[in-house]
Amino acid sequence: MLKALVTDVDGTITDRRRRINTAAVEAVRTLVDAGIEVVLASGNTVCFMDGLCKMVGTDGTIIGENGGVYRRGFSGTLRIPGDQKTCLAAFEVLNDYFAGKGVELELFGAQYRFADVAFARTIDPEEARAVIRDRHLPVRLLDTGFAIHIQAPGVSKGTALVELAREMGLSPSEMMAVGDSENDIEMLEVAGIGVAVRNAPEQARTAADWVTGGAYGDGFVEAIKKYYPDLFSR
Ligand SMILES: O=C(O)COP(=O)(O)O
Ligand SMILES: [Mg+2]
Repeated sequence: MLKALVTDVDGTITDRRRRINTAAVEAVRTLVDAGIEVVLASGNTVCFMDGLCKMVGTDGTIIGENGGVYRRGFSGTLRIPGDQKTCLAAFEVLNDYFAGKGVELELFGAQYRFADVAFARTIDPEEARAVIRDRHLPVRLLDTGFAIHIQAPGVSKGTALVELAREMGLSPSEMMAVGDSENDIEMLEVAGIGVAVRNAPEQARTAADWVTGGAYGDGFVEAIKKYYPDLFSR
């Protein structure tokens, strides 16, 4: 049996407007009560994830900032494989570029971030990617559908999943990962089972072993029932 579930948050256990899907919360609680470890993996900040873990009912094991940070349990050591300095330097270049076009970039949660930089989707990510390419900036741009993130190369939810699995004494092959976006691709590839919910873009669906019929949180619940049938057989 898959010993752990690693799930994305926005777009996977929420709806399109980011409201949590209550059936998805119930499904997570069923897994937790059955002794399955549940890891929440998001582009969001540690403090946001901590509140979410408490209210959903997980043990506080998280991957945050798209793999820039991760931690085992609420009291575990916060690991920071990300490189915020590099991300901030790239952000300054993008900020200047878009300011020159009269667009101000709106940072998200800057004071709460340890590893990456996130900002509002008020620009075309492809245009930002072109700037990164042209200026040879050593970063990646991730569009999660909810925010745009700047990440250091070699850092992803997938790399964090591998490191976290080691800390948990598990193999990534014993884990199932569920996601909805390009920031989930690496973790879908590295997990034993990778599931994309229906609303995921083509690239993320291709990276997955299975794509749900339903979208957003409904797809998530469908995936949990498919891969943990014994827990939902009543
Ligand atoms: O923070 C975001 O941009 C989206 O977060 P997610 O990884 O939970 O979808
Ligand atoms: Mg998502």
